[in-house]
Amino acid sequence: MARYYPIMLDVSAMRCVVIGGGAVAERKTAALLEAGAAHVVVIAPEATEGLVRLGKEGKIRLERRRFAACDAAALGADLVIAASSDRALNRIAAAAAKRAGALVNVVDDAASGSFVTPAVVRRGELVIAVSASGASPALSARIARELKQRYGAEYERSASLLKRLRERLATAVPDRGERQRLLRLAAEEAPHHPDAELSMQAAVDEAEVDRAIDRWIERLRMSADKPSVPKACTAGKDKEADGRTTKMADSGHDGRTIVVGTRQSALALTQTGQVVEELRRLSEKHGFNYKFEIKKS
Ligand SMILES: C[C@@]1(CC(=O)O)c2cc3[nH]c(cc4nc(cc5[nH]c(cc(n2)[C@H]1CCC(=O)O)[C@@](C)(CC(=O)O)[C@@H]5CCC(=O)O)C(CC(=O)O)=C4CCC(=O)O)c(CCC(=O)O)c3CC(=O)O
Ligand SMILES: NC(=O)C1=CN([C@@H]2O[C@H](COP(=O)(O)OP(=O)(O)OC[C@H]3O[C@@H](n4cnc5c(N)ncnc54)[C@H](O)[C@@H]3O)[C@@H](O)[C@H]2O)C=CC1
Repeated sequence: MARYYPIMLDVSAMRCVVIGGGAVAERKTAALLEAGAAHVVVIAPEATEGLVRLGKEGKIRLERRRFAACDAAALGADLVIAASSDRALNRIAAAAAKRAGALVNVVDDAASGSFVTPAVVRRGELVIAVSASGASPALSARIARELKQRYGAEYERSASLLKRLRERLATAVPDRGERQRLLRLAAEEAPHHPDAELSMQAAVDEAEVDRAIDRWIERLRMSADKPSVPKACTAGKDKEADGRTTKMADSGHDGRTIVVGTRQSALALTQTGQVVEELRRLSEKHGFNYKFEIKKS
């Protein structure tokens, strides 16, 4: 079994040919379209309803015919998926397409091709791919299903927020080392980016989004530089410059309150005190300065 080198392929401009029109061909075709492939030809005498629909919608070109060994259609392709039920044909087609320089996937004999298709979880620009190198496709599928639960739809937003932050940092912070430190810190927060999330939801124009990103950068810098110094301790110094920090300095916290509920027994109260102390320590370490409130039942 091959040791595979994983890559992310831009198929948008590639000429893709899928041989076969069954359930497997349909799944591989759908994955190509999902990845933005704009030139997909499917060749098969029989095709699933799904493929016929894609043909009618103009998303693929469906050629209802048998694929002949060394078919010219595959020889001009950049990427070929041999997904017919004819094992011998798949191998011959793969060999010819490989010689002609195409990337080739063979669904019933991975070794005849040059790549295998992993199980995939898409969250916008975040793409998680799982492969067991052909050892157990069912295991790849199971792990992808688990990752789908772990990394929910909120990660799509995380990826796009981090992209914006990264673009902004490229000009705002010339030092590469510092930029990397801030980006790693920001990625740790995913999928919760407190400042960025809140400000951007309310933002009405691009300039406002940029200001939200700048506030985020400011907070990341503070956490990176002085992990043990909470924001409010320094906020008084730049009262003029930033209305938001002034508010923090005045109220002694950054406007957010964490409410901790507890019963009133001596043990519960002692433990609640310990939890609050730990939360306070951690939040200060990461540059937040929350107010804590204990609610007794
Ligand atoms: C080598 C590879 C070549 C390639 O296709 O690229 C290949 C080959 C074969 N698959 C077979 C069987 C099954 N394939 C699936 C499912 C998927 N197969 C996929 C990929 C791959 N399959 C490549 C390696 C992937 C890796 O690296 O891990 C997935 C991940 C991606 C996709 O296809 O989109 C997709 C899951 C999508 C999802 O749900 O997320 C299931 C599960 C099911 O159907 O529920 C079964 C039945 C259970 C089982 O066998 O495990 C057979 C025997 C056929 C027969 O018996 O006739 C072969 C041929 C052989 O093993 O030689
Ligand atoms: N890699 C994978 O994930 C999996 C691979 N397989 C393998 O994939 C193959 C296809 O599976 P299914 O789609 O379920 O089969 P299927 O029987 O539903 O479809 C086969 C397709 O191949 C076409 N075909 C046959 N001869 C052809 C030719 N000369 N030219 C063009 N098309 C031709 C048929 O018209 C049909 O559309 C099987 O060999 C199976 O062992 C099966 C399950 C998963």
